[in-house]
Amino acid sequence: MTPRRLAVKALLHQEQAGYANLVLDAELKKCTPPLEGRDAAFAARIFYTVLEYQPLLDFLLDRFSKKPVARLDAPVRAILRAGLAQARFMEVPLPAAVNESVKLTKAMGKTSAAGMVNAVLRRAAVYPVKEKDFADPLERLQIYDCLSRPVAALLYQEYGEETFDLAAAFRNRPVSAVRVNTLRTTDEALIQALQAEGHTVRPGPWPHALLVEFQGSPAAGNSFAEGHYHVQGLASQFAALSLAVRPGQKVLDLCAAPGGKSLTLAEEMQNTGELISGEVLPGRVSLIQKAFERCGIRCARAVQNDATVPRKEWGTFDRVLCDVPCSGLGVIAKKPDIRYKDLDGMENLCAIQQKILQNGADSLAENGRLVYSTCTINVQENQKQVENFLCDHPEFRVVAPELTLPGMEQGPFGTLFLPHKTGTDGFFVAILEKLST
Ligand SMILES: C[S@@+](CC[C@H](N)C(=O)[O-])C[C@H]1O[C@@H](n2cnc3c(N)ncnc32)[C@H](O)[C@@H]1O
Repeated sequence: MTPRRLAVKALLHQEQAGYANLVLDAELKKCTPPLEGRDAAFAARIFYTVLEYQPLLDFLLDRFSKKPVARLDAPVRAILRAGLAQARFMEVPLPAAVNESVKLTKAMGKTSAAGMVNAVLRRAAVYPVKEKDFADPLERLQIYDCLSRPVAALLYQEYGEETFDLAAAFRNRPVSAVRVNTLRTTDEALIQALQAEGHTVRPGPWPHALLVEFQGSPAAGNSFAEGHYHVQGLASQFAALSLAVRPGQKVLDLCAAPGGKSLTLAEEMQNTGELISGEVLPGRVSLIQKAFERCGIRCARAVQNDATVPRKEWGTFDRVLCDVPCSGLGVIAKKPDIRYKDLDGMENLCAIQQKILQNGADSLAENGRLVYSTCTINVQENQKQVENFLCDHPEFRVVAPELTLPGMEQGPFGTLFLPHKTGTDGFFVAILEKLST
């Protein structure tokens, strides 16, 4: 199996729906003999580049294909998309991208389409397209910036012309950040260990945060296996650190899987006190447990729990984190599927978020601190949620964060991270303190 053929197989599989990472993993696992590291990485790059640019690829292919792309034979469509993605967005030389696509067309039993694949790819690969070609902003966001109509409309309604900068930032993955496990190592020792493993490391904006350019998978190295760090973006670290936990406190993390923020909290608590890390999906509770085991966390327990339902028997907590499920519009750069969300069920999602916030607030002790956070930039799920909550809860107030990051925007209802301004994931963090009555 060649990497190009595997990528096309995964694209065909993806057309039947499914999460992109799971689809790709399934195809890689089915492959015998398995693809070697570099070949697997090349297949993955083709697959994700097509997903990321599909509306623009189809727009270009439609200009030169007699039949609309949507009506082409599925394997031919996938080969065209993969070939064009290589030529336009992966710096594969045009002759190689075209010749390999033609070979693949024949190998997949579609010989009669080989001439068409050759001709269409050669022309589509060099056709000049610019954002200014799209006069209508929503059309530009849909085709040039590759967002679904609902995502484009929602962002344009909330951010206007700034949406184009946002969309451009969705093309750049933020630099990887890691959180040093201070229970096991120090910043200096981890920097040396990661460098010895071949990665490029520099200090982050605050203690125990490092910025890393990984060579290969982080999980393959000893430092990771021995629990000396976990991968956690800066905005996500900011959310966990905003809770300002102290050793010995009683802390509740209501939506904890896969466990990144719980790890940071337990480390800040110096493995003392009590941390309950809840998660509604049983399969994801085990992810938290594994993370705790790897990092030597003993002060925390992972439990299956629905955060919308009160758990009076747990009593009250000094700190509560509500890192609620959300539309994920801040992490499009990492998860291309989110570009194409239909955003159905937004009302229901907002209702769940409000219930979790309410439940978290009920579990908070007087003078305690609660953090409400999301990885979206949708005002409805962020500032509006906090505003609605405050209307019914005069005993709470929003407090300014102790940490800062260049570009973050502090508003009356919380802190917003916009990727084109902060270079991080899009994120929202509101710190709420409960006053004594
Ligand atoms: C944004 S993620 C949490 C990320 C996590 N805090 C971290 O830093 O690794 C939201 C999580 O909430 C879970 N979730 C969704 N609905 C929930 C509910 N009603 N109760 C508890 N967890 C829920 C999701 O399955 C998902 O794992």
